[in-house]
Amino acid sequence: MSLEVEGLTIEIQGRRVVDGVSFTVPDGARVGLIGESGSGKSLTALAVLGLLPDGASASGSIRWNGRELIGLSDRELARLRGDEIGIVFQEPRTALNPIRTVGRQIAESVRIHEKASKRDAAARAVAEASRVALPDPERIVSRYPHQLSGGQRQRVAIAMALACRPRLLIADEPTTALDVTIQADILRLLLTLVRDDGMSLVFITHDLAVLSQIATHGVVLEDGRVVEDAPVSTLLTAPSSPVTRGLLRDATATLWRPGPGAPGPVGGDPVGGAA
Ligand SMILES: Nc1ncnc2c1ncn2[C@@H]1O[C@H](COP(=O)(O)OP(=O)(O)OP(=O)(O)O)[C@@H](O)[C@H]1O
Repeated sequence: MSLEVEGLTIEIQGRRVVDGVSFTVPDGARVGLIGESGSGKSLTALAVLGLLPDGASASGSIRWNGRELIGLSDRELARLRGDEIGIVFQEPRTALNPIRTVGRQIAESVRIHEKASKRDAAARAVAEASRVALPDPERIVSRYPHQLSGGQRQRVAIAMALACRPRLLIADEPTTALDVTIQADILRLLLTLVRDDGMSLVFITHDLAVLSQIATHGVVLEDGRVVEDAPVSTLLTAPSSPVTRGLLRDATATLWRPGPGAPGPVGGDPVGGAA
């Protein structure tokens, strides 16, 4: 199942904020959307999900598995999000309901996708919590979001996004709000889950070092336009645009803690040994 974005243009109140963006995510590929703040990364991802803010309009083409998504009804888009496309946002706190246990929230994601009984869904919630390596999954499911650490909350959000076993995961700066030491753990978890399931990934970041650890291909945006579209190894070693060269200078090579099987710093093997 591939994602093909062609000439995507997004206007908000007459202002063109995404301008003719095209890129492809082949089945099972891991593609990064990268650029400075305001370059149009999030809006591009939201357009794929049918979640553009009020007052925004999209034109061009977004094909998922050959099916045109622009113009689909809200109902069809909601079904697609529950069944085929998962999303993880930057701030897990906003993705989680503060007054529901995390187990119940994961169970609800299971039930959106499968017609499981409440009891089966509760059991699946424990399995899903274990899949994202939450400690003591049997007990953690009865906790509330505020009782978890930021990294644990993001693991819950990932469990919810993946409960429907999507074929495409869109992750919008999923590690940016976390402590640096936790960022690497969450990236490794995502990479492992995506690879194990053979999912396609669209990963949004402003950090080329982060991108190099999880994606094999990068689409560089500036002011709503694609300025470079290349394998990550090319972006790291022979960037062709000034924007990419700037991102390379800013890349936080120090993010990575050395250790057995740990991914290397910028310039190393793009996927490292992060499984
Ligand atoms: N709801 C909105 N109303 C008006 N303008 C918006 C809205 N959302 C985004 N924009 C504008 O659209 C442009 C692209 O925004 P977008 O959020 O896609 O950028 P981004 O690359 O994801 O940035 P960031 O890394 O800061 O999230 C920006 O100029 C932004 O100000």
